Amino acid sequence: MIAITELSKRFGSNKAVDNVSFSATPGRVTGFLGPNGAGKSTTLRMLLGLDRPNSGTALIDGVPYSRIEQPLRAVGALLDGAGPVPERRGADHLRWIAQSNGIPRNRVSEVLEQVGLSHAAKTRVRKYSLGMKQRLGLAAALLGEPRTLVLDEPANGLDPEGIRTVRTFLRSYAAKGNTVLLSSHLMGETAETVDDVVIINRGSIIAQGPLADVTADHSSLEEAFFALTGGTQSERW
Ligand SMILES: Nc1ncnc2c1ncn2[C@@H]1O[C@H](COP(=O)(O)OP(=O)(O)OP(=O)(O)O)[C@@H](O)[C@H]1O
Repeated sequence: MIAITELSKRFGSNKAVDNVSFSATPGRVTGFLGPNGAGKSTTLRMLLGLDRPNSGTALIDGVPYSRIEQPLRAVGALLDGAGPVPERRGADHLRWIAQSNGIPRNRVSEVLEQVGLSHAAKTRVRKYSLGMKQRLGLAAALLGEPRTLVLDEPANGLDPEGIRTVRTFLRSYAAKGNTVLLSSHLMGETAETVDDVVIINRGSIIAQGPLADVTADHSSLEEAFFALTGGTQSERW
């Protein structure tokens, strides 16, 4: 269970995240949606203890990330960031993470298989495409068989087949009773993956609830977003 309560973060005078509250519950995929710069990554970074909020709390199963013992076994995260050392082979990158977190080595081949990357296990990461790097990041998030997955833009760089694979995988992962929170700026694509949605715009939550409720009076999630924000066609992303 992820519980975010009255979370705020300012960068100078920019209220990047402004009094944000929502939860993501076990057994469901929750989509955290909004346009570029809406505050999604900043919220997820605070949830993962990488940014300090000005106020509010972000808890995972009742505690802040920083207080979780063996965090990789509790929370799998995929964020834009440093990424793997380019000269390392994919499997070695995962072995290194597993070893430093007390995760059995056999998980490496299991997660490579899960994300469809077994064929590239011995390829150096510098030769990976963007989509392959994204799959490797997802594999790393899955290593510790975490109860909670936090994924920032997991569809980035994936081809349609990759998106479909990840979608099916995340739905079945949640169906086992795990909590899955994923962010995206792609409303249409995400609508097919999620049970619940939380929509953020300019740092504030503008709608949240089961997908069917949020889209009830609209032809699509995207239409719901533009109705909520009063946006026009030219502002679409
Ligand atoms: N380290 C930082 N220093 C200053 N401003 C920042 C920093 N990180 C984010 N911001 C600002 O905070 C706001 C929210 O950015 P954030 O990256 O959280 O948005 P996002 O919804 O994840 O967007 P995207 O879909 O483009 O990744 C933006 O105005 C951004 O410019």
